[in-house]
Amino acid sequence: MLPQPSTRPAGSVMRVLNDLSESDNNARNAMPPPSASATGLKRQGSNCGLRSLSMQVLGLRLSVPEPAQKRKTLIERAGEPLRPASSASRPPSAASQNPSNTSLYRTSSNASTISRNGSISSRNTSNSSYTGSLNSGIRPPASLKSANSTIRPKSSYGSNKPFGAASRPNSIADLQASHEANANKNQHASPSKAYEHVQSEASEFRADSSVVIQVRDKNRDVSLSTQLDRFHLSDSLLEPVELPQTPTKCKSPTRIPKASPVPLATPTPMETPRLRRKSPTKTRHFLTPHTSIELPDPDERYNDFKKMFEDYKQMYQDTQTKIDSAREDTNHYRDKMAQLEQERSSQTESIIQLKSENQTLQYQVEAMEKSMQETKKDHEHRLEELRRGHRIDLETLRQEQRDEIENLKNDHRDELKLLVQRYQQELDKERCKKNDALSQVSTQGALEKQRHQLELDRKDQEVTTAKLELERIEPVLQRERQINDDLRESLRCAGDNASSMESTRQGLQAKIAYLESDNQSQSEAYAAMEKRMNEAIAKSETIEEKLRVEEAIRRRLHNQVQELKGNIRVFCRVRPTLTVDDELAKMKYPDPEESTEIEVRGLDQKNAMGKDITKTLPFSFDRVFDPSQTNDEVFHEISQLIQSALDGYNVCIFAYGQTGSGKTYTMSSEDGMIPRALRQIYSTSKDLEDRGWKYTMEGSFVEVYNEELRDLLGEEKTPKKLEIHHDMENEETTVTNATKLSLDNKDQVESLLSQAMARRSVAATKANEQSSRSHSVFILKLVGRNSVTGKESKGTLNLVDLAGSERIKNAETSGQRLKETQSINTSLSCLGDVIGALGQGHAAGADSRASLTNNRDSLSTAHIPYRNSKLTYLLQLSLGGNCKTLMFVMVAPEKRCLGETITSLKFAEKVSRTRVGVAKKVK
Ligand SMILES: Nc1ncnc2c1ncn2[C@@H]1O[C@H](COP(=O)(O)OP(=O)(O)OP(=O)(O)O)[C@@H](O)[C@H]1O
Repeated sequence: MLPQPSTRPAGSVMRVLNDLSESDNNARNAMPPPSASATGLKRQGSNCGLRSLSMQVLGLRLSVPEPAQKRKTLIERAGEPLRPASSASRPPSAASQNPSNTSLYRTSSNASTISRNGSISSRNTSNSSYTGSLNSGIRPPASLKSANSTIRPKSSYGSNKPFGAASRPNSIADLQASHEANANKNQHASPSKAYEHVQSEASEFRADSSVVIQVRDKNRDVSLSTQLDRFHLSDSLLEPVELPQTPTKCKSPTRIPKASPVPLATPTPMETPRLRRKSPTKTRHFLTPHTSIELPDPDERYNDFKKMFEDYKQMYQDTQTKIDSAREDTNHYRDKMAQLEQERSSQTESIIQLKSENQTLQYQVEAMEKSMQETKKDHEHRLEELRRGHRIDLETLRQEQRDEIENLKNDHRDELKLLVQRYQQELDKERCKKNDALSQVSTQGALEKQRHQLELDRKDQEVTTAKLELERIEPVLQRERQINDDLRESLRCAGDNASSMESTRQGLQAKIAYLESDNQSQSEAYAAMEKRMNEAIAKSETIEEKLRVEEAIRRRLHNQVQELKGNIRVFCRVRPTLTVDDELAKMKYPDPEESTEIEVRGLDQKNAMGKDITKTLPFSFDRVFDPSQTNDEVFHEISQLIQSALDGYNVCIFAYGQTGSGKTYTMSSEDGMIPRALRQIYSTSKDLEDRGWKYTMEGSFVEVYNEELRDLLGEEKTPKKLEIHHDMENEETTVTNATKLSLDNKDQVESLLSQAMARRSVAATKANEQSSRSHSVFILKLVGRNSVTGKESKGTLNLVDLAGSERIKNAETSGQRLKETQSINTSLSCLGDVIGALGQGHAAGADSRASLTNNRDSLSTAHIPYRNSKLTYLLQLSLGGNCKTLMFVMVAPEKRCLGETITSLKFAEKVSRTRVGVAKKVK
């Protein structure tokens, strides 16, 4: 028999059933899926049973007010403390494993939902199903949970609120704990924050408690215990339900069995066999005739319900206790709030008061500051006045002090003057006295000294006499001693020889007798010897005289030889090449024995036909030195000329040639002509000393630079102006202000030369890195006196290193170098003119008088342009007819110098052909 539908409004029941079915459908519990065969039926049966039970419970729930349960979020749930799985207070866990219990839980939840609006119901449904699905293993029994949910106050803050969590039975305690914790936590915070926090907490609590209070107020007259007391299980519930014969679908409301006879819980599949085991004889009841679900044992169910009821009752009481405590808490918080409010108002008042006090104090401080400023200004002003007054006082005092000091000083000065005068007078007096005494003493002293001196002199004389006597006596004594020794020796010898002497005496006596007979002849022999000796002395004197005559003859003959060689002789010297890369000009030396010729192949020339018509130019000189010959060999040839200077002739040796051709090397290098000449003169003069000649040598070294004379031995910093003077009477040239050094030894000669060379004007030119840019002239005056014959000789040796001849276009010079080159070329051209004029004058003289000895006079008549340059003017007396001149023409062997070489050789040949007459001794 199918149970009749309930008298309840069908709509609400249907809504509940729909909720149930939806909830069931939406449930995500961990219930194991039913077997394929039984799932459908069991499920249907279960659902139908649940619905009946729901309806029963609904009646209860509808009468029990319960707060709306807020659906918890996952996060909120995560924040909940885990309930112990094996809670002793927890009701039997069958429900947790039993889908029917789950249904019950859901049903109760839904029942509460029904008492509220429909929108919340769906939330709660899902919440329940979610809870069941998630926490099926650890959740408290659905009934307990449902009961908890009934007293849970609604919180607008969700699970964070103390009453928010339905699963937390100790929510009020939690709240208190939370408040205490917050209070503790805020103890360290600022009072204002703490106050705000407490206020917010209180407001929240008020809101929550109001809900509870409201809930409680609503149900004040409907006591749950009364309701529970009223709630009892009718025996009809325990009666078996007749199962319908034909299966009906649960979803159809018409087929739902009546609520009252339906058992409160649907047995789980697991319970079913147990129930069967316990009461195998009991009739089985089914929800529908078609379901195969076996109904549980009513006794057991009754017990369950009873137990559940007890639980609910207990829970209610607990809840009641908690509500009371919550109320107490509320009252406590309210008091606290009031207290805090009071405190706040008092604090505010005190703050306002303090602010006003602060304002007043600020005003006072400002006023004080102002008064202080004024006082400060006043003080400063007074201080300034005081300072001014002090300054004036101080100044006055100072002035007074100064005046006083000045007066004191004047007084002191006057006193001092007086004192000085007095003391000066006393001093003068004293000095006069002392002077008198001193003069007396000094006179006495002088006399005494004189006396002593005389005494001393006398004593000295005596000493000297004694010394002389001693010296005189000493050798005499020595001699006497020697004589004495000799005499003793003689005596001894005489004693020894006495007998022999006696025999000798006898023999002598016999001889005397014989000699007495030959005395006349011995006297004659002595006289002959004396005569021979006198004859030898006379002969020696005659020979000496002859020697002197021979010396004079040698000098004359030497001079004649030099004259025969020509008064201007030209030597040609070809220097060796300096680099291996340079192409050499073709030069030949056709007479190697005589060495007087040189052939130079001229500049390349071609005729109109292109045929080579280059000429070979022959030159002839007094001597030609090839590149292999050394300075030693060269000097050997000129040494006789140096001798001429010692013999009293003017000798001039100069080197001419293009720049870089070897002039300085030949003349002034360490083993050049100048040092060699000096050495020879020095040694020869020493040799001549044996023949009565004593020489004095005086040297000076000048250079002609840009037509100016410079002293190479003088002070470099303060050069003096040099001037040339010719003493025509004595045929002597003097350079005024030039330093003259007397050469007494060889070392002086060396230092003189090195000093002069260091001072010489040199510069780098295209052809020579150390090119001489001046003509250097070394003048050595030699004066000799023969102490035997009383003869004198005066000779001058001029050694000239000319500056290099160079064509301006080849020199590639400019500025100062160009000016130098122009000056050099001008002076060299003048030299050529002078030599040419000398040659012409000699030729004229030779024609007129045909005599070599008299052409000096003829030269004097001809005009020689000596004054055209400083060089020729300086060498005037060394280039004339009475001097011996030697010119070196220096030749560079390189082909690039060929043009200059040929020019130089042509000039030298011209000079070589010049005959300027006979040199004469200087007077
Ligand atoms: N016979 C020689 N043997 C070796 N080297 C020589 C000889 N003659 C000249 N020289 C070298 O040639 C170079 C040029 O010589 P030097 O300076 O004497 O020329 P210079 O004619 O005096 O030139 P300048 O007129 O420009 O002064 C020097 O380095 C010198 O040492």
